[in-house]
Amino acid sequence: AVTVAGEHMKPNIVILATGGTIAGAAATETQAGYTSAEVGVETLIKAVPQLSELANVSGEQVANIGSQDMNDAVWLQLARRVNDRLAEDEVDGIVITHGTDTIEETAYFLNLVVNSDKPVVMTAAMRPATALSADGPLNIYNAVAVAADPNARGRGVLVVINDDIHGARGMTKTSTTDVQTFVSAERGLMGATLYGQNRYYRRPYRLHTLDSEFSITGLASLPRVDIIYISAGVSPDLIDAAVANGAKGIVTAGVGNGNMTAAALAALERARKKNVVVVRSTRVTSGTVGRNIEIDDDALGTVASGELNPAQSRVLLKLVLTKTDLPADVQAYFDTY
Ligand SMILES: NC(=O)C[C@H](N)C(=O)O
Repeated sequence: AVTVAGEHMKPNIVILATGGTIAGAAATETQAGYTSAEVGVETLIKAVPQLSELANVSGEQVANIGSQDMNDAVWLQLARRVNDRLAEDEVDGIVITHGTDTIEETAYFLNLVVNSDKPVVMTAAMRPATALSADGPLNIYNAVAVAADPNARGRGVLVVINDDIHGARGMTKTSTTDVQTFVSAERGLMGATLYGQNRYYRRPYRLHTLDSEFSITGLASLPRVDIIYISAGVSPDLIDAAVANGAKGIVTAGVGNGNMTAAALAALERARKKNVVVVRSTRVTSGTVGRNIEIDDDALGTVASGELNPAQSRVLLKLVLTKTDLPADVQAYFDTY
């Protein structure tokens, strides 16, 4: 093997690919319709030869799915690969390519169960790899630039997309099709990046990675948690059906400050009698859900999600349920993670 001068100095970054539009393909450069998760990790890496300026990059295909099909099994498999690869001394950081639809869920899940402070950087794209002005290649370049940066260590799982560096917690997709779709509404961006120039604005304000007490060691599955979307006149029997079908937790995407109809509240009381844990989140895109504001959480035994949206609340509740189902303890986790 020929050693290129300086190569041993460059960080070693592993790209774990899971699919998504970043690996998507269409028949032409200009059509709106496409299929996600069509191309493999080697093709993604070859599309960005400039990566060799930043790092020694290798790839591994963990899954190849549209992230709308992401599930507990792939989360557990992916988290195990991340932890195994980061345990290798020679691996300096991980980049994960993923779909945008559920990246906020996977990022937060990993943020809670990765046990390393080495950078874990997720990225994605809104346009398929074959599109005119595809956004994937630059996003991969930027993600590798952040993963290779020692200053990215200890900031929890990051999501680098469209020149922004998001913390895993609190970031969300806001546009179905715009390239600028991700927003960190309540606490702002973790940083920004421009062709390898990285700037960091803050550190995570909640426990993550090395400080997290959640672990996937020995976990074969995760408990079922269902999200119930609240609207005027929501059918309360959706809540009863979730309980009847084995949900151990329910997250409500409530109106306003986690509010809901009297009939939905009555259904949640029935769920509580069966010891199902209930977390009140909101369908509103910013702001927080606090305890005992219009709904008496103390009396009902419900938990307020704080800043976590319904999808991220579901992720946290799945992991919390591996530890406790006591509402006060669940609330403490929601106040700390
Ligand atoms: N832009 C995207 O990646 C959307 C795609 N459906 C996915 O999440 O896999």
